[in-house]
Amino acid sequence: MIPVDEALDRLFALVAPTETEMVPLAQSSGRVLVREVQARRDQPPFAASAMDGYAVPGGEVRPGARFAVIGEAAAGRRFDGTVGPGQAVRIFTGAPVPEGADRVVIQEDVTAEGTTITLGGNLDEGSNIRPAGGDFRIGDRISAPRRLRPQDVALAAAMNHPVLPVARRPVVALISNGDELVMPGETPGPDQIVASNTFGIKALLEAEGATVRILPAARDTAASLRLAFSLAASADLMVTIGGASVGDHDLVGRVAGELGMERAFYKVAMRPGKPLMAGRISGVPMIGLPGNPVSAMVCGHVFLRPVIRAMLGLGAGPLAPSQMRLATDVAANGPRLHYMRAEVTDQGLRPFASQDSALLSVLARADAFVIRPVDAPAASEGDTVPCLLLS
Ligand SMILES: Nc1nc2c(c(=O)[nH]1)N[C@H]1C(S)=C(S)[C@@H](COP(=O)(O)OP(=O)(O)OC[C@H]3O[C@@H](n4cnc5c(N)ncnc54)[C@H](O)[C@@H]3O)O[C@H]1N2
Ligand code: MOO
Repeated sequence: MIPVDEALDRLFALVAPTETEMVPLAQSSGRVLVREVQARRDQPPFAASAMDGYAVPGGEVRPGARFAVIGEAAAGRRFDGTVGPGQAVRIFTGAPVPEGADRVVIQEDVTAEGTTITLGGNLDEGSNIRPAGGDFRIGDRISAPRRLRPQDVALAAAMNHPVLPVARRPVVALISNGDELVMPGETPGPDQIVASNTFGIKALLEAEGATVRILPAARDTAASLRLAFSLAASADLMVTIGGASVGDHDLVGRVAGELGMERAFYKVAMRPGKPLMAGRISGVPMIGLPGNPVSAMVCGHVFLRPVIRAMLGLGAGPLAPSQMRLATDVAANGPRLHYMRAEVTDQGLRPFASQDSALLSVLARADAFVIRPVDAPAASEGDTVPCLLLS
């Protein structure tokens, strides 16, 4: 058994970042930007009105002052002339401010009669003008690597980038195995169960940015598993579920070995998830998850998510833990790092009474994994402990 940190390091050593591809801006949300992009223009490209009102020479603004309105400036259609003394231009939000004007008086502070305006007695202080380049200037950057959020996409659009360089989504082949498994919606036999991990792990991988291919579930025979591995050979990463332990029908390690797997490790000092394995088969990284549903999902959060992030060029590191108070006492921990399923309450983290690694209903109610380090002493209500928040 190796510690969790070391297992993660060995996983990072197995994988490499995918290559870069260009995607249309409209499809870039959630993708990982791999090279910084620079603004191709200033924003705003001209001094722009921030309000609907009248552009005037600022020095003449005082309560009761009168101006002759000589034209109009709208967003997308500037006023070409110059504003002289005693003159104003009707202006709307986003319009270029005409030459000669350096203040916009909002229309609520003005009385208009024909082509004359009179300023009210209670004028606001600001110029109501956004300076050219006030948002960003040519050459300003969106740094990389970063996962593009909607606000990043909006900024890249304003910087005039129709396509963006992003990391290709890693393709993950998912191999479930076990004679007991049927797919959701099928009619299970008396000794069968419905495959669940397969879909939970697929969802988890896709949420991180991978493309997932679910291969037909392998039977508990070496031939069936060999076939599944051969179908997975073109993927960037193979992930098996189940068959990782020591039983007579747990064939993943044996078949992978026969196929020449260079093993990176087998068994991690964690709970749940101990029988995790990893290596490389014919050059393709392989991660073998334990079959117990909660074990597979915990390993998904602790290992698969950081691995996909590394493949997307986001760097090699664990998920960042949060620190929260315990709402209840917890017992001392043993020799395996424990990820306790817990809910987040107003009083803090409350681990569930049952931590059995088969209970998906408990996992689905969990908001967090409380992280109990190897040999951690008992902790009390109110103590601050590390945890992984689940979204
Ligand atoms: N003698 C020992 N027995 C076990 C040990 C051990 O150290 N010594 N470890 C236990 C631990 S810990 C775990 S975790 C499990 C892992 O076993 P496997 O990876 O070999 O998983 P399976 O035996 O194939 O399945 C376990 C359990 O999970 C169900 N399963 C499997 N795949 C799926 C799926 N895709 N969807 C839903 N459920 C699935 C399967 O039916 C079993 O109930 O081993 C312990 N045993
Ligand atoms: O490690 Mo197993 O994953 O405890 O159930």
